[in-house]
Amino acid sequence: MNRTLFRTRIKFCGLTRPGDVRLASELGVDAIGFVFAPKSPRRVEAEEARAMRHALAPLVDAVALFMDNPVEEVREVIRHVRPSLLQFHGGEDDAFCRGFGLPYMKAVAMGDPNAGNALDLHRRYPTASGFLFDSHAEGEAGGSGRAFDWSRVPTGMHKPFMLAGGLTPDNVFDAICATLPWGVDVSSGIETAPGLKDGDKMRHFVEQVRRADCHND
Ligand SMILES: O=C(O)c1ccccc1N[C@@H]1O[C@H](COP(=O)(O)O)[C@@H](O)[C@H]1O
Repeated sequence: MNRTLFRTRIKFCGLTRPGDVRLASELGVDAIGFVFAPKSPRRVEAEEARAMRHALAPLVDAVALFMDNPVEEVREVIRHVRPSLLQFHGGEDDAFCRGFGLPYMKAVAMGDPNAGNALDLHRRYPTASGFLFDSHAEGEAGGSGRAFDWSRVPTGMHKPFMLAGGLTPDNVFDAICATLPWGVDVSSGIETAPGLKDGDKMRHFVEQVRRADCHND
């Protein structure tokens, strides 16, 4: 892909407070994520996410994150929150993910030594809008703050991919230069505690992504 004029997309995930949603919008992030994965310390209920969605500025996407949630629960979230994109972190297959009539992104567990190659991922998830490479092992939750070896990002990806897992303001510049992702997704690296985002870290993260974009021109 020609990177001239390219802008790495930024997603802040696991927000639980309207003030953090407002600041994320002001900092110019492209999307924010609400976590509905069971047992996540960042999990919010559909009603809470709906209220936070009202704090979101126009042209900023709301992403709903699931991990093997029952179909009824996914439907309920969609009805309340109206996300523009779904993100699946569990063992969901393509039929499940596309069944809600919304674009979706499939997370790939890079902590698994057999994480799929590009061909395999495109074949298993033909209707995915994109993929998200995260550090967890298959069946484990994300949001661990742990990075993986970026050289393992599959080559030959035809669809956009996001890089995630242990990104911080201090390493995101190197991560982008190493993998040239469509976007980056961060949760722990901009927090003081799970679900509580830190304004300075959020700002610093965005600055470092912009710096990488200038560097890669
Ligand atoms: O954030 C969570 O609690 C979570 C739970 C279950 C699946 C995914 C989860 N978060 C996603 O994990 C990655 C990386 O997070 P981190 O930056 O390493 O903390 C990111 O995509 C989160 O959205």
